[in-house]
Amino acid sequence: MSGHRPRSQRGHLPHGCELYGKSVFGAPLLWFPATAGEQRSGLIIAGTHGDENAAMVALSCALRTLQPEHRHHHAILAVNPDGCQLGLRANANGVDLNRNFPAANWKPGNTVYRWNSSADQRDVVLSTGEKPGSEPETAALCQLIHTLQPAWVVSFHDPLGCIEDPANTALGAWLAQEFALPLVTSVGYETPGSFGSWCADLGLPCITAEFPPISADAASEQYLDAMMGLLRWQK
Ligand SMILES: C[C@H](N)C(=O)N[C@H](CCC(=O)O)C(=O)O
Ligand SMILES: N[C@H](CCC[C@H](N)C(=O)O)C(=O)O
Ligand SMILES: [Zn+2]
Repeated sequence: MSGHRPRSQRGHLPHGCELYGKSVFGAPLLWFPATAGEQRSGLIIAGTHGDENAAMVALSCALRTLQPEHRHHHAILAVNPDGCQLGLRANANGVDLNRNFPAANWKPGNTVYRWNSSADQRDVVLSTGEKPGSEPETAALCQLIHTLQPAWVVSFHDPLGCIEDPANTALGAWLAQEFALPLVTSVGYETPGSFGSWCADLGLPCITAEFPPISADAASEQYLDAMMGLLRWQK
């Protein structure tokens, strides 16, 4: 297919990833710059919660499948590499990174999340960090965004199964269509200190794409075309 590398060549990520910082454990924080595009690029991120790996794998598969000359946007596969290594939602300090961004609504103390999709309440406790942006992973991502000045950010999570686009953008509508997920303006609960809150403070459009509970294997099939379409998306 046009713009696709043959499957035999998809075992490795394309060359040219760059370092934007180090995690608590000293793991490299890596990003893949856009390699095409006359217009301002967007940024696609995954793996803020290290236990949500379906989107990370699907985005990696898309980066490995799309010919680099079609990649119009920047990508980060793992915002939280220590959480990925440990199978944790939090980073290595026990901080939920999506409650640690230096947004005006950041709250000190603890936050709670749902053990899994079967749990009927949010009762697993994590920290929001010592202060807003206290964690190396959040601080480095904010710095990278200040440098790159992306036109928009799409932030992948799971398992809520929706596209959250508070600003009702053309990209949000496109994502809902291509990923066949319902379009909403809010995930339906408060997320103080979240990435989306910080973006809103900056006036940076942020769409949160929540995969449904799906395996990485199934996501690499079901969402590969949509993920590649996002990497090459143009207005
Ligand atoms: C089920 C999962 N562990 C979870 O916590 N789900 C949501 C949030 C998911 C996310 O942050 O992407 C929750 O109920 O808080
Ligand atoms: N399931 C995610 C939702 C994020 C919502 C988004 N609007 C943001 O601000 O990052 C969470 O609980 O962290
Ligand atoms: Zn998440």
